[in-house]
Amino acid sequence: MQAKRVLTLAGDGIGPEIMQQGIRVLETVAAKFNLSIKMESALIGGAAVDAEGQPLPASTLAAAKESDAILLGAVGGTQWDTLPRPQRPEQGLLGIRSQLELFANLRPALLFEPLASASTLKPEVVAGLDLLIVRELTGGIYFGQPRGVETLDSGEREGFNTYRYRESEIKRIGHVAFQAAQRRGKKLCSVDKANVLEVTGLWREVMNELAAEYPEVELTHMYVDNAAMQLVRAPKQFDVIVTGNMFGDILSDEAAMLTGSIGMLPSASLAASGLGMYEPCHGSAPDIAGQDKANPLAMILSVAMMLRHSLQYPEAAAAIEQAVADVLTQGLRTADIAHEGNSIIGTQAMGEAVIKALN
Ligand SMILES: NC(=O)C1=CN([C@@H]2O[C@H](COP(=O)(O)OP(=O)(O)OC[C@H]3O[C@@H](n4cnc5c(N)ncnc54)[C@H](O)[C@@H]3O)[C@@H](O)[C@H]2O)C=CC1
Ligand SMILES: CC(C)CC(=O)C(=O)O
Ligand SMILES: [Mg+2]
Repeated sequence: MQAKRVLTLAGDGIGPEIMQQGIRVLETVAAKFNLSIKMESALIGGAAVDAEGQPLPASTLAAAKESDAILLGAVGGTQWDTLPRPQRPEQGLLGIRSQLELFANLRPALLFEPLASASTLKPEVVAGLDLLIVRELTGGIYFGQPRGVETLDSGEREGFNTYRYRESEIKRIGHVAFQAAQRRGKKLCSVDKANVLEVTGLWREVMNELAAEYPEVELTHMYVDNAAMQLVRAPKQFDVIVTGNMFGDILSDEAAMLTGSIGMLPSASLAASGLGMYEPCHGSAPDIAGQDKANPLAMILSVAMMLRHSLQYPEAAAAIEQAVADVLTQGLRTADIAHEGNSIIGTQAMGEAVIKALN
């Protein structure tokens, strides 16, 4: 059988530290389940800016297109924040998402039972939480044209971005979300700001039209401000949430805290072709980079999502998820998920603990 090709893009900040643990876990399951996986690495983000003067080198994009799946750490850091915008690390990430048409971003917020007390919310509010945010990833205000900053006749500067969605873009993410709801609890909540923004009024209309094709799924709508509030008031009311690029970005960081930490939330970004990129939902965490403090579990759980969604190795994926559950049951915690009485371990030790639980 031909080896499955995985491209690893470690990126910046804590990216390389967590990627190292993700790769070790992938190597461990590959050996355990006799999987044929070939890994290759490439540059993205600030690391690519430093080496090649641009955040998404053509060689990285070409390697990504030839892969069966991509693993990404994180990009960004203050040292690149003053560069012209097209040269900044974040543009590398936005660029690869857009160039590979990774329009469907799945962000599952699942509470591992031993972490109920790690959440800043009361344990009874989050116990049993299992929700999925389906975020549109290649459209909306992050990609709207025109964009820029202009100086008006008055001398005052004006910044502008445009919030656009085509009907076809809404439809394709809608189908992904309805189908996810069909496989899960059959409840889909579409989050918009249809009371103010025309573009999300169209979003709501299209979701309503699609609902006829999925009669077994209960579709509801919620304004994004209410959704932000409901996520901390009663998060278990949600099964699947579908929303646009920016609202999904914000709500998924909020949902991460229900699970104990942003360091627990993995993600899959999928194209219609089946190609997928897998990355933790968090960023490069410059405040803890290089200190062996980062929680590698979101990265490791992203490896599991990759094995399930792109490589079709569901047993290996389940084994990783079980190993993560086991280390948490053993009381092992990085600082971000530690609670009173826990002893704290570092990034590498957490990776090693997952590997030990797998063996
Ligand atoms: N997907 C990506 O590559 C993303 C990149 N960024 C970039 O990352 C940089 C930092 O952005 P921030 O807004 O600070 O977001 P961030 O997610 O990097 O960090 C927010 C907070 O969460 C903590 N944190 C994040 N991941 C953690 C982990 N695995 N374990 C423990 N603690 C963790 C950080 O220490 C920090 O206190 C910026 O340059 C930003 O543009 C931000 C979000 C996503
Ligand atoms: C840095 C942004 C481009 C991405 C982001 O915050 C995210 O995808 O969660
Ligand atoms: Mg984000």
